[in-house]
Amino acid sequence: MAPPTVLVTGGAGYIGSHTVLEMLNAGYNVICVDNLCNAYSGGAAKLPEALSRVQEITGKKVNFYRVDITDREQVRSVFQEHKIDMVAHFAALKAVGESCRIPLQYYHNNMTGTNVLLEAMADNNVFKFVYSSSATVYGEPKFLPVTEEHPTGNCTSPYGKTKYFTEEILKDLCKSDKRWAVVSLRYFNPVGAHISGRIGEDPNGEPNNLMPYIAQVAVGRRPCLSVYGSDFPTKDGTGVRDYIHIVDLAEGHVKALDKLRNIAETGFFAYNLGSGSGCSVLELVHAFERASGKKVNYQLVDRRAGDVATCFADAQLAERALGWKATRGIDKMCEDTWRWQSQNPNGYANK
Ligand SMILES: NC(=O)c1ccc[n+]([C@@H]2O[C@H](COP(=O)([O-])OP(=O)(O)OC[C@H]3O[C@@H](n4cnc5c(N)ncnc54)[C@H](O)[C@@H]3O)[C@@H](O)[C@H]2O)c1
Ligand SMILES: CC(=O)N[C@H]1[C@@H](OP(=O)(O)OP(=O)(O)OC[C@H]2O[C@@H](n3ccc(=O)[nH]c3=O)[C@H](O)[C@@H]2O)O[C@H](CO)[C@H](O)[C@@H]1O
Repeated sequence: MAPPTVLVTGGAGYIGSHTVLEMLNAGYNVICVDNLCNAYSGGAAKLPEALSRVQEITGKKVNFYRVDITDREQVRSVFQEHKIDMVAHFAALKAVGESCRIPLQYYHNNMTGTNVLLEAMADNNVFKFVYSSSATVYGEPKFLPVTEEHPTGNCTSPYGKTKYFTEEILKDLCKSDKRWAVVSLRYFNPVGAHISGRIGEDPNGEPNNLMPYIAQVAVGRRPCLSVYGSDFPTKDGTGVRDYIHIVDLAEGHVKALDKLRNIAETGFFAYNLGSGSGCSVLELVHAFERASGKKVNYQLVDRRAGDVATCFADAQLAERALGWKATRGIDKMCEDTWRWQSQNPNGYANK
């Protein structure tokens, strides 16, 4: 029997490219679509650089189409070209601060795009869907560790609301049509890179997130890290988060696909993908200095709007339901990030 074919949206991005690699290694066929609004295209080359390197690492073919998921005809053409069995949906805009400045672009891209995709799926009798959600749907945690039973919807940004609203749409869809089987994976803080050092996180412009910023300071691309807040009620006053290695996260997606592939059960399922432990900003800085042997200059500044003090996952449900558990710790996250950044100081731009 032919292996299932997965349509991966946003496959040229940070999480998408790492997940495509693990899907190929697990024997899935993969069709990637991406409009390259936040991925290095590598010029006229047919494949975006990240996917070209995924092919190099796995020795397996990646089918890629430059498609914008808000474009109905472009999306439909992919379903006409290939028999798709399941969809893993990563494509989105994801900068929290930017979403506060241009909310309409975020609602259009993330919500309209997802609706266009879901309609094309239904029209082609494809009902198995893995969604990239985020711990941000929980807002300011009311209890810790955060379980899937924690209330959602108290989001602090339009970006977070697009994740929450999409989950609500997916729940309604599953209620209305029992053919739908949806797994919403709520990522905590994905960081790190594939052990090869050939693919990794390569944000456009100044990084919004902590780990890529630290890495760019360590490699000399940026002079100093600003630590947002040192007066939180935490062990050292800085923000505490649940960092999860990107390869652990990617493996969690393969487990979700395996579940959808093998079960007759349908409906909406949400799982936290986190390590289950918290790490402060300064703890991560010091771990990175140990892993890289480099000094990371930083300055303590005011808090960033919308930041919560502490957030970390209870990931036991994913372990029970998916047979998945994060295994790579903070030191490994820092080692693998440093290998990628030191071998690619300017990300994919330097071949
Ligand atoms: N990185 C994180 O910390 C984090 C945490 C939780 C959830 N997520 C979610 O995971 C997903 C992937 O995140 P990432 O960190 O890999 O981001 P990314 O920006 O690296 O990847 C997203 C990809 O989607 C593409 N894209 C965006 N809009 C598109 C559109 N309309 N049509 C086609 N392609 C489009 C971009 O070009 C990019 O390659 C996103 O949905 C994000 O919200 C990320
Ligand atoms: C718990 C939560 O909702 N996590 C979401 C949130 O990540 P976070 O906002 O938690 O990720 P982040 O990497 O932007 O910040 C992590 C920690 O580092 C601090 N920091 C960050 C950058 C910097 O230059 N200096 C600094 O001090 C920041 O204050 C926080 O305490 O948004 C991400 C998208 O961007 C994802 O959706 C995450 O799932």
